[in-house]
Amino acid sequence: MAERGRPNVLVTGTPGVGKTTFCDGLAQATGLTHLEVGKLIREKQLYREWDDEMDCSIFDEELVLDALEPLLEEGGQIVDFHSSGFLQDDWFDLVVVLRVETETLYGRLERRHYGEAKIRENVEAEIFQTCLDEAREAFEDSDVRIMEIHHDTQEQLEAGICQVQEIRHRVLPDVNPAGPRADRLLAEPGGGCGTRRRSTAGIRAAVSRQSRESPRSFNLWEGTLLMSMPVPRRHSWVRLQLLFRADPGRSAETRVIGICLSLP
Ligand SMILES: Nc1ncnc2c1ncn2[C@@H]1O[C@H](COP(=O)(O)OP(=O)(O)OP(=O)(O)O)[C@@H](O)[C@H]1O
Repeated sequence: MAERGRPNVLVTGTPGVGKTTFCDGLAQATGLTHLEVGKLIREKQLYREWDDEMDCSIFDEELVLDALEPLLEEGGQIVDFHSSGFLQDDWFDLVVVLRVETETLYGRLERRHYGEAKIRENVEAEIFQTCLDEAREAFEDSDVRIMEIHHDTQEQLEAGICQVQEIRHRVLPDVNPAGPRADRLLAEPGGGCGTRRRSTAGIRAAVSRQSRESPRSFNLWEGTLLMSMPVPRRHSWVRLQLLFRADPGRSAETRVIGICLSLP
């Protein structure tokens, strides 16, 4: 696959761990696209068999791979699927495996009115960390990072998205086009996800202070950094997009020339 301009993130885990919920939140925070492989399989009928006992299709790996390849080529996708063993490791830049407590999963699947056999199979898969082991095996020969995120509560959802954002700044291609100087910017107080909590008013004040800076044009390099910051007590976060440019006259300096703030 050709070099991607933007990252692809794989989010996997047992059915019911909250992949859809997590991917929707992550897509909102990052601007990446949530790609539900289960939906793709249904819509494009990428299966050849039906499992009566589990009441689900048995997908065809080759058909799914053929359908996914062109979609992942340019990057920018959050791929949501419970199975990872058949996927190509070089399609992804980061893997997230969601985990939940047994009682949490049992309750969620019961609320979906799944049959006893289907609930038991999924709960056992979670207990034996089948999805985590599958991902570890699938990506063992690559240097793709695998993050295990616990996902029982709303707080864990928000913290998990923040964790991914933080990693994303460090390891994924579209957020660090300028190399070490961008890292330095992120290392400043309040510059990384979760490194410093600010009130909404505090963020607005920072934004207006920054936006009064008159943009200066340099042509050596420039780029964009995306980050999310938690808003205390609101169980929410804001998305900040920093536009930065280097001052070629002062090689160690990075100037933020614009900030775009969006509330989810
Ligand atoms: N972090 C969370 N805290 C509380 N409830 C959650 C959390 N994540 C998901 N849920 C709830 O759990 C249920 C299952 O979530 P979701 O549909 O996202 O799981 P899934 O892993 O995508 O399932 P499937 O693989 O079957 O599509 C939903 O009712 C959702 O609202």
